[in-house]
Amino acid sequence: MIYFEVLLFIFLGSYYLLVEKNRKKKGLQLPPGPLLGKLPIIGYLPFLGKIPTLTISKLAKRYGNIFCLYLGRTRVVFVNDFESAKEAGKLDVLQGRNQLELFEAIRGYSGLGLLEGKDWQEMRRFTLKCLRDMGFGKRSMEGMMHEQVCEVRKYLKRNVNKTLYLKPVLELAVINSLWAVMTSEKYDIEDPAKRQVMSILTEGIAEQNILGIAAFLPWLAKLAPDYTGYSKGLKFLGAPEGLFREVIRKHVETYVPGRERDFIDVTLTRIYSTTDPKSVFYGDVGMRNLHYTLLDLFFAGSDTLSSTLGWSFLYLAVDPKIQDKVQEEIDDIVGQSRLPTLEDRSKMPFCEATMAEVLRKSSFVPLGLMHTALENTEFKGFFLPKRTVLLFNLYEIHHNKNYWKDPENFRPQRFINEDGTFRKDDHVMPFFTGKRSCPGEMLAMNEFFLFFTGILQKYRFALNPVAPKPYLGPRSGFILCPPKHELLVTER
Ligand code: HEM
Repeated sequence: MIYFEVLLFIFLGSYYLLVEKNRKKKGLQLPPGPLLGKLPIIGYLPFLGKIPTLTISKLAKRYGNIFCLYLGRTRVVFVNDFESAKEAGKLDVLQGRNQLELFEAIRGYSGLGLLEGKDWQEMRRFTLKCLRDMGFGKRSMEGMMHEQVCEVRKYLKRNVNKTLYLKPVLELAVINSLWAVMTSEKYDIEDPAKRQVMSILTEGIAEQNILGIAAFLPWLAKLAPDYTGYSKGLKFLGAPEGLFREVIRKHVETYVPGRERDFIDVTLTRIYSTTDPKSVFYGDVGMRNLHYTLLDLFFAGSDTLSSTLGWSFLYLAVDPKIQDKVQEEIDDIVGQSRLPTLEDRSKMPFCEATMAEVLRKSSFVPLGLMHTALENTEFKGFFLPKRTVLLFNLYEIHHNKNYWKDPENFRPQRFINEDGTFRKDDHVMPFFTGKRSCPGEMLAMNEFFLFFTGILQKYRFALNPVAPKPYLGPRSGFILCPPKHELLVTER
């Protein structure tokens, strides 16, 4: 036995020396970064300021687009430019996830959003195929989305000439289209119990700081859980647990092989037929992965889309001339007698440009999700040791002055060619890019179009005349929900 241990020691030692030697031979170094970023225990955490994305952009001007600092004891590399983010998206080795202790406390590292390496590839391939087969993001979902657009319109009709905070209604409406495919369930958009779960999620998400103490100093967070946001983080992550257990339990009880009704049933078929113990679908591990993949889709699909719509109506309320142009295009192409359809989308360049501008300007997932390097690796001439965390400053990519010239202005015309057609610009990357980019992009853009045009076809939005003008600039947070400003709704 002792021989085996000695051999193992020699093997690992030689491997380490070889990697180190190669690194030195090539002269590769960690990316540069501020001295304060190397402080023991806390690293740069206390200096991130109120709006970390802005601090990070400032540091990028000083240390370059790729720079490194420690948050707590975690080494984090920030990527601030379009080209480097695009390159990182292509590399398998940079598609790991940061395994936060906060997650471990609640869910372990299961589910599409947290798995890594081969496990993640297996789960991602399966989920994408499954959703594609079920018409996810395609025309066949259009009917369900139309139904929900009509629900929102009915709600607005009952509340016309009032000021409303729209996000809670939009949340349940957008999740319903996704939920029909995933679980065959539908919620009443005014159901108080479901609204309560959603509001815990929304507030939790709004208050979660991706660069906070709960994420990077978990031992400290546990000592003062209320003060550091740890308790809120646990509450928010745990809120929808029961919801999913119940839905899966009902499916297991009523499952009939060969008669799969939705995503849950198709996954159960895969779990029941998996015999390889290393698979992410094997036995109890498979059930856990199903549970948390559902949860990831729920989290990722509800708040993002309702925020997109919330921001859209707010920007248009601030700029009525742009609202006029959007509505003129809807009237020209669709008219008033039928709902806008996905077929209309390519004929409506100004609406498309406005949607792109909403995603650029709001940048409401400002730092994307954390990635990690799965192995020691070289990236853009720098050395990234295994488990280095990477964060992509999407906010900076969307607001870089050299590229956008007037990034602070909401100006859809920047995406319109001289001949009036829509100009797609890859520098708008709200879904990130490459291998781990958002799997819900197609669904999200189709749903965004149908809700955006379907609602504006009949209603107009204006700022609440008796409330102060809302602050529309950058804030801190994992997802930047639109400010809680009530809009005045009128019928067209
Ligand atoms: C406008 C709406 C949306 C935006 C801006 C958005 C943005 C993002 C971003 C930035 C990521 C991180 C990618 C990375 O790891 O670098 C992500 C991941 C993800 N999104 Fe979305 N998303 C949206 C809508 C949706 C919808 C509707 C769904 C559900 C169908 C969804 C499901 C997911 C999932 C499951 C992941 C994790 C994927 C993985 O780890 O492999 N998203 N999204």
